[in-house]
Amino acid sequence: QHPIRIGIGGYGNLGRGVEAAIAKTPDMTLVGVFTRRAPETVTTLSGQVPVHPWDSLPERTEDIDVLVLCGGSKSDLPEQGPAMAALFNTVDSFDTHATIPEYFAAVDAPARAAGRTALISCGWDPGVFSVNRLFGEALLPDGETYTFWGRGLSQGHSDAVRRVPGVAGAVQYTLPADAAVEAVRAGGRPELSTREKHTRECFVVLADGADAEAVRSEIVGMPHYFADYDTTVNFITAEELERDHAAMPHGGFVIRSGSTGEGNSQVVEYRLALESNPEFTASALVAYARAVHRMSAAGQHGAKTVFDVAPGLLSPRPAADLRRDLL
Ligand SMILES: NC(=O)C1=CN([C@@H]2O[C@H](COP(=O)(O)OP(=O)(O)OC[C@H]3O[C@@H](n4cnc5c(N)ncnc54)[C@H](OP(=O)(O)O)[C@@H]3O)[C@@H](O)[C@H]2O)C=CC1
Ligand SMILES: N[C@@H](C[C@H]1CC(C(=O)O)=NO1)C(=O)O
Repeated sequence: QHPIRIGIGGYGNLGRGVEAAIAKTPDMTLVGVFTRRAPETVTTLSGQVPVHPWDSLPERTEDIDVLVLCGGSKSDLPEQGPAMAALFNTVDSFDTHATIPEYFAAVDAPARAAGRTALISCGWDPGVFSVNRLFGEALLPDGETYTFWGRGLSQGHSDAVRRVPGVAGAVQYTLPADAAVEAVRAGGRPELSTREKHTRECFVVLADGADAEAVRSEIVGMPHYFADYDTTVNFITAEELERDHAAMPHGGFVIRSGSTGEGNSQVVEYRLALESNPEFTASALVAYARAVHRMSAAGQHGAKTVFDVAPGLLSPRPAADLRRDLL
């Protein structure tokens, strides 16, 4: 059957990761990259992919089976998600956890009206970590779930810092609190506040003339991203950012610590160790784009989350192969 035709909406770390991930699939083809910048200023990995202006997307609704939205969650997706769900089947990685319900509603209405499928908040957290939190809770109702990230570079938080006026460049690292991790690993079920589980460390390049203290306070007080954490902000040069902070490793784990029967301890753990956060996230977006294409064809329209996706739809392999090899 025809390859699934993918468009990339927004070309940053995630956009590059999606281009790389499609090249590793047997059943997908990349139609083009769509950017708000001048197309001639955007260089793709392969150099072979057509780059088009974002505004040309409405003309491409018949050429693209799934548009993968790679914009930032802080400012891009809240506008691009609903707008593109009216035109295409979409997948995005929206990760402002506190506002996912509102975002779901904002995407669901245009997707339903257009008879399209829009999978939101796909990636690892939210994404496959969410699915594993659900498994833990459903299988072990008597228990506690813990999620730890890092030490690593959060792209959502790095994007959010880059959007602060006066910031010319930035990255944010998330550090898990060792004492909290040890307490959970020891099988305890400690009550841990957000602030007790992680700290956040930012490295920021100031734009010329920007006020460092104004930038610092806007970052540390930022709702949903930093306000609930102990956050440090270090000011560095553009050269240091490029030299010392170009890699984007990350990782973490979800643990469900529960008990069954008369008190038998049961522990479920799902762990990621990522050399490239964006490339892993993009790999999830691409696998879920395959599922969205199939769900749309089956008439499952409107906004969806990873909880709505039957796992078999993620695989390029026929169901009979899965039954034979993976059961
Ligand atoms: N759910 C999950 O597990 C995860 C979610 N994410 C989400 O993915 C989002 C995107 O992350 P990431 O790709 O790292 O963000 P980037 O900052 O790399 O890219 C975001 C957007 O900025 C624009 N852009 C990229 N590079 C440049 C540049 N050099 N100059 C000007 N504009 C540029 C692009 O839009 P355009 O081409 O239109 O200019 C791009 O779509 C994050 O905000 C986060 O919310 C990330 C990781 C995991
Ligand atoms: N969405 C996150 C993926 C993980 C990483 C993270 C964090 O470090 O706070 N939270 O969720 C990202 O943008 O990297």
